[in-house]
Amino acid sequence: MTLVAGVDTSTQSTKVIVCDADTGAVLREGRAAHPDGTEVAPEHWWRAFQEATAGGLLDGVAAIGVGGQQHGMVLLDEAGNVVRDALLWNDTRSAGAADDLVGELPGGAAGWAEAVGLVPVASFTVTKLRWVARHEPEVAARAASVVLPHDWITHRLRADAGDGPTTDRGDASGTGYWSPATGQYRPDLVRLAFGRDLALPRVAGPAEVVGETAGGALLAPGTGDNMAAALGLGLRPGDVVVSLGTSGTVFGVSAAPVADASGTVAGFADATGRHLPLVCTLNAARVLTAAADLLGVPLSRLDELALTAEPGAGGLTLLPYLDGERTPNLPAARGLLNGLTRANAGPANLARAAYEGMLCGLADGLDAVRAAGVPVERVLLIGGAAASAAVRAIAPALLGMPVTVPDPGEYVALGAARQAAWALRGTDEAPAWPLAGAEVTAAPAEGIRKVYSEVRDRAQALLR
Ligand SMILES: Nc1ncnc2c1ncn2[C@@H]1O[C@H](COP(=O)(O)OP(=O)(O)O)[C@@H](O)[C@H]1O
Ligand SMILES: O=C(CO)[C@@H](O)[C@H](O)COP(=O)(O)O
Repeated sequence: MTLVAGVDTSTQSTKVIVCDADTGAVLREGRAAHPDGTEVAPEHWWRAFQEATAGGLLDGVAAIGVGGQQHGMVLLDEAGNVVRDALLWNDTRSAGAADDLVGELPGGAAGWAEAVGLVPVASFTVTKLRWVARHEPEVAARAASVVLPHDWITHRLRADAGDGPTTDRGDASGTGYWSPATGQYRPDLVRLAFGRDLALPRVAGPAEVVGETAGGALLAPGTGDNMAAALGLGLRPGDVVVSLGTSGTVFGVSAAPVADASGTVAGFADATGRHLPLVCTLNAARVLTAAADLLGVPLSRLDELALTAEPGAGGLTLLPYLDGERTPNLPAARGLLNGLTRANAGPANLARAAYEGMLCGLADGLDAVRAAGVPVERVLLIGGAAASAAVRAIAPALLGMPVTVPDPGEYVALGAARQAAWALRGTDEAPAWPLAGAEVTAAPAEGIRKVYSEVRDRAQALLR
């Protein structure tokens, strides 16, 4: 049997799976946690990779692919050493830099959407470059190149440095200085943000072999975690994914590039040559852990509590912007609980409000993706919080349609493994791997979404 491995180096942890290259059947798994925080030394990701693969997990593996959290800025010096901790996608300090950059490009938001398929917000790499240039000039002076988390891990896995780090079109499309429409970098936008040029990783083809590990395994190009999930799920036009990890994301595939000047939908590329319009919130699974901590219960009990409450949580509405928010673009916002009375003040309603608030944000994302022209025929629910019974019960009602929950799995790592199998075989298409899952339905709950959007709109002054 030929073995391939897929790595998911995401916000909270590294997960590695080893699969049968022909069927995608998962044979071995490992994982290790990352430190908390929105700036992290990349060395921690490497240590987590080593811990996750300890004990011979990768023995006999013929090819490896790496999926990684998008947008994180890893600045390297001339020798390829990291010059500062990576600023992650959920670090909001560059919100002001984002506003400045929008104002500085002719055409503003529309100009950016046309140039690179997205409008700068704090998450995107280009805004982090501006922040470092303005706030840490001595660090900026040492930087010779900039790469993304998956580029850095992939390069670190290589036995020889070759002609330097590589990236792929999926992850490159989240930088803000690569155009999904033309497939070219925009070095002028790096200069606009950073004040000078930086070396950028070569954009490898979708199934290119970019190197070899010391153990002799071939390295696939890797990609961003959402693009890897799309590959792991074998996403087809009409499929839309709702992923509930650290971030909440909603995305589907499209043949043509998407440029949304409102900035709500980011017009990313996928890992196969298509496009992956995507909406991202900063607050998803960790809204539930925060609610569980608040109530002093484990997540399993939070689920039970939420399912004992009536839909609408007795009138409690949570705007779940605990870490600030990206969609809507409210980086300085904080969470807000509205409608508290003596009658509804109880653990069950509070628990329910957390699930409903988180899912209403994703339901808004689904509307935005649909409005961008992405057909929505089937919704697939993945990510850590898709394991929650309450999420599965409430999601179809708030998303307004049946939801397919694929069998529990690490779909980012699976997609990275599928890319590895593709690179290994050198075929035109990625190998066809089966996907199993169940559909859950619930009556639409438009009333809850209406109340949520009224609270959200009325609270704008408090949230800015
Ligand atoms: N049964 C569950 N109910 C709710 N949340 C869960 C459950 N199982 C895992 N999670 C949450 O999923 C998150 C991890 O999801 P994951 O998709 O791996 O995140 P990331 O890729 O961003 O690191 C954690 O915040 C964890 O608390
Ligand atoms: O910023 C985005 C997408 O634009 C996030 O989706 C990151 O890619 C991190 O993902 P997770 O760690 O939540 O999987």
